[in-house]
Amino acid sequence: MIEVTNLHKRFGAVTAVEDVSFRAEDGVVTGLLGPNGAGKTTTLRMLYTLIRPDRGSAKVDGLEVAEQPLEVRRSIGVLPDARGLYPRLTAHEHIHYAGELHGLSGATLDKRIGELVELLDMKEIEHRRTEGFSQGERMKVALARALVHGPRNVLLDEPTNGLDVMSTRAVRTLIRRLKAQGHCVVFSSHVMQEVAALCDRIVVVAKGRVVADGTPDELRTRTGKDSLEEAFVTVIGTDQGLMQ
Ligand SMILES: Nc1ncnc2c1ncn2[C@@H]1O[C@H](COP(=O)(O)OP(=O)(O)OP(=O)(O)O)[C@@H](O)[C@H]1O
Repeated sequence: MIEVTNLHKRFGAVTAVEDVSFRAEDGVVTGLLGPNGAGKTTTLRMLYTLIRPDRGSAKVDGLEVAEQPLEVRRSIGVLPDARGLYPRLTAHEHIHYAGELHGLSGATLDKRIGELVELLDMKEIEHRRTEGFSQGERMKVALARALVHGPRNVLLDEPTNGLDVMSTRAVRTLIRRLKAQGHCVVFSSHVMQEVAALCDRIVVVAKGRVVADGTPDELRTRTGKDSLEEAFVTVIGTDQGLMQ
């Protein structure tokens, strides 16, 4: 479970995240939706311990990220905004390496890699070096790497960005499966259709602030709009940057 309370982050004169609070429960897909520059990546980066909040609290399974970063890292799987693969390593080697960093080895690790290769339909690319991989192939490797240790909490930064229809479907299926298994899944997106298709709970952010938070039904009721799309536009005040 993830709990964010009054989180703040500034970069010089830019306030990237201002007073952001939300909860992401286990077995629930929580979407961070907002236009470019809203503060989604910065919020996720604080959650996965890459940068420290200036103020406020972010807890993963009750552990404060700024105080117990190592423990937090064990219980999260992260798909960062920069997918960063090593061109000389194969897809298999990437997942294997990530597994070893999380203390997995031998038959347990081999079995886990086999499951992920199956799940993400990576058989054909498993033993190829990642140099020259397409966006979708890179995404699959990065996702498998994020999930190798079976983390309870999964943080995905724009997981379907740049993917074709088939790869998007594969990622959506994976997210639904993680939810069914009881994981806490948080993903960010600037595409409202993406969030509408997958999320049980939606946290809408704009200019570093949470402007709405609730289930799709709650958002519709609160704004008096029938469609989720109109509800989003109403809370953000514009549809700029939210359509694909
Ligand atoms: N390291 C940094 N240095 C300076 N400014 C930053 C830094 N990281 C983020 N920002 C600024 O903070 C604001 C929020 O950025 P962030 O990347 O969190 O937004 P986002 O919602 O993830 O946007 P996008 O959908 O474009 O990825 C932006 O104005 C951005 O320019």
